[in-house]
Amino acid sequence: MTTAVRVRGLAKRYGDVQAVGGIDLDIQAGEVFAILGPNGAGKSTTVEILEGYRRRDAGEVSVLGTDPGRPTREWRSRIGVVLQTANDVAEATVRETIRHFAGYYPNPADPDEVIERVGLTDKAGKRIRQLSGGQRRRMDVALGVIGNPELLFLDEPTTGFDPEARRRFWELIQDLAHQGTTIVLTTHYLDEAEALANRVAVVARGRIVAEGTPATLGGRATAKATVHWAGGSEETDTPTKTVLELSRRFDGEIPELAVIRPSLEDIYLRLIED
Ligand SMILES: Nc1ncnc2c1ncn2[C@@H]1O[C@H](COP(=O)(O)OP(=O)(O)OP(=O)(O)O)[C@@H](O)[C@H]1O
Repeated sequence: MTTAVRVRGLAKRYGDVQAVGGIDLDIQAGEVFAILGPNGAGKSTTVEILEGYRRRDAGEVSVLGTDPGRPTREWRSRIGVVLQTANDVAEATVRETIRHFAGYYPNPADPDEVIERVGLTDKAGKRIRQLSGGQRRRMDVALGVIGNPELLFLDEPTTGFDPEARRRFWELIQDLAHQGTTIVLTTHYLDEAEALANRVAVVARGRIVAEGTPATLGGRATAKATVHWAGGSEETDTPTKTVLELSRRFDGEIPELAVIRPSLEDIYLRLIED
């Protein structure tokens, strides 16, 4: 497996604020990797350093084999970026803008296909300033993928999306991942990380506090389950046994039965508290 992103001892300080305090990270080519963490944890700072938009104070960083502190044009064309804030090209239409940006890349995707994939086909002739907030965000995503990037950075990509647009966006990301695009995603939506990411890292106070698959992060897979039924509940390591006992007790169907494991959100909240 090829390593797409390799980070060792990354640090960045703004005045008195240690935004990033020693981060190590390996992201394999073809992976969807989510970076989670509370506001101010250092996610954007880390990602912007990887994108070549911010200088680091210390550490080693390699992104597609290049130090993003010394970006080249050729390297930039292999990377797609969707930033947190939309850039203002308000007077041009969606189609004009996408076509325009396609011209910057050596091997761009088909503009109309990209517009279709982000669900903006019926807005393609509209000026960008006439789009809603969520539609603007989809436009940002379109601009991030128009260059057919090998590596795509998405910083809180679905903020402001309605639920249907989020599902569409997830499908788009899954398609890109299946085609082999490496994706680095920051998000505050735990369900989004769970739906998309092969691996997640939780960042708190400038450090990685946990890393793993969404299913196993922070001991999730081995955490106790809670069995609920009409009239009671029990926390247990052996939920199957509990259900069997209850089934006997109720002589068949257990009323209001539910077996619940901690959600990724439960685990996340525990991790950032510590
Ligand atoms: N340009 C800057 N100048 C000074 N301080 C900054 C700057 N950018 C970020 N910071 C500070 O660095 C810390 C980390 O910020 P960063 O934006 O990396 O966090 P984040 O995890 O992306 O947060 P959010 O979830 O809110 O986007 C915060 O304390 C923030 O106030």
